[in-house]
Order: sequence, then structure tokens, then C-alpha cells
Amino acid sequence: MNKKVTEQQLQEWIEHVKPFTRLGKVPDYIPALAKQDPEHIAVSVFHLDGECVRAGYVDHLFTLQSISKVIALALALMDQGEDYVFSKVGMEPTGDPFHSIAKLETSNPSKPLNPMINAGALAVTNMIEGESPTDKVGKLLSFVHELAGDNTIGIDTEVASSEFETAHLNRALCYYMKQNGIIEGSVEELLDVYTKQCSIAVNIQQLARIGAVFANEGRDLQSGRQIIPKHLARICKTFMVTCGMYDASGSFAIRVGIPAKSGVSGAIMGCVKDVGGIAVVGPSLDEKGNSVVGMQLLEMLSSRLELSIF
Ligand SMILES: NC(=O)CC[C@H](N)C(=O)O
Repeated sequence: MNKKVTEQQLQEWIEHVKPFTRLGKVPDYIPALAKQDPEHIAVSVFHLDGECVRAGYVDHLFTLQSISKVIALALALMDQGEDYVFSKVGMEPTGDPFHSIAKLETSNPSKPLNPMINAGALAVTNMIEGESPTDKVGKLLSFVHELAGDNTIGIDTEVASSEFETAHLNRALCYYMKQNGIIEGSVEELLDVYTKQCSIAVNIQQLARIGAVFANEGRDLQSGRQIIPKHLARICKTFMVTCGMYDASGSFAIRVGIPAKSGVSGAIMGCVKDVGGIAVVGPSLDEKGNSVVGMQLLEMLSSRLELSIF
């Protein structure tokens, strides 16, 4: 079947879901994110043949937030290898909110259950090699440039500083992990890298193209170059299925059924083998931290194009 939609269809779907923004709310635990407009909705499908279909606020920039966890994981796996990464971080879903500290105390050995929750993501970011925080952020950014095929992508410094100043819970997670030998070095420097990683700012097309590289088994869409080794891209996508939508990953697998990762900016990046990357954004979030309209748009796309992998 033809797995393509038109821009007009996407625009109609945006109009259809817009009223549902009222069912959620824009997050305020990172003060700069509270300023987002819930109606800044956009959607894009980046096909493996290079065609990109998009609609809504297509030029609007938003931050990656937790979507960056997949990217940092790919980089850490490439830098350190699977054995090292999984000696520090587990592979199991938690069923808890993304910033929960509870399982760190009750799991034995005391390591974060997976790289998609904040504790696991902080441990993964701690593994990225570099002489200084600036070096590590530079490395992450260059990797994003490669994935998106666009080296104009930068960091939203207002969002980064806002999170850095208020990331008390993430600091607590780091100190707990430092006590237990999961991370080492300066917590402040790690928070500096992590908050900048989360604040990498993209538009909807750039995000869909990153998703398309994962869909394309780690290969660049134009040159065919293997940016991420295939088996590591597969590990990332598997985590997206089991843990990508926080503690709503199970219901999302049933409703939508594609590897996807969401962030508190209201963005979600999905990838579908043989089809491409999908990105949606809508800053109004449900109680689990997932975009209300983003999930609806993905559900519509998945059912119309029969995208579920199950
Ligand atoms: N779920 C998210 O997107 C969380 C990312 C955010 N930067 C945090 O650590 O709280």
C-alpha cells in the first residue's frame, strides 16, 4: 500500500486535534517551557526516499528534551560499547514517572532501570567522551547535525539555563548514583551537559529526519553512510518501544505501535522501518508528560497508513 499522506491531510488532522489541547497543560517545572504556546502544533513525515511532508508551525523551533536521550544513548554505545553501557544502566521498563527516584533505591544492584528515564539518561550522558562539558556538548551537537543533515541546529540557551537552575531532582538522582558508583566526576558539569543536550532546538522537519535515520537502520538518507551501526540503532529503537513514552509505553504500543520517544517540550519522534521518520509537536501534555495532540496525530497516522509494527 502507499504509505504516504498529503500536506492537506496533515493540515486537516491538525485542525481536528487542536481543540484537545485543552485536555492537557504546558509544563512549568522548567520555567522557560511554561511560555510555550499550546497551539504551536506541527507534524512531519520524512520518507526514506527524501520526500518530506509537513504541516502546521513548520518553522517553529522547540527543544528535544527527552528525545535527546535516544541520541545520547546511540553516542554512548558508539563511544563505550554495549557491555560498559549496560553495566551501568539496565534494559527494563519501570512503570514509574520519568523523573522518579524510587526504583534507584529498591533495585539491586542499584542502577537505573533503563536509559530513557532521567536517572538512566544522566548516567548515559556521563559516559560521553570529551575533555570538558563544552567538548561533550559539541560532540552531541555534531552528532545531531549528522543525523538531521543540517549543521545549523543549535541550543536554546534560555531553556538550558532555566532547567539548569531548577534541576534539583535531577541533581538528587545524580548524587544518589554517584554514591553508588554509577557516575563519577562533577555533578554540576554533568547537569550542564545534560541540560544543554535537552535544549537542542529543532524544527519539525529536522526532527523527522533524525527519526528517518533510525528508521533507515542508522544509515544517512542521502549518502547511505552508516552513521550509527545497525545493531546499535536497533537497541535504541527497542528502548523506544519499551520505554519511549515513559509509563504510557504500553498503551502507546497498543494505540500506535511504532518505536517513538517523547519529550516534555511536547515533541515526539517516531520511526517506521521502510517508511521513514515521523515528528509531531504540541506543547500541551497529559499527566504522564506526553503531548496530547501529538499522540492523537500519531494514532491517526498509524491507523491510516497501517504503521503498527505489531
Ligand atoms: N521527559 C522529559 O522530556 C524530561 C527532560 C527534562 N530535560 C528533564 O530532565 O526533566
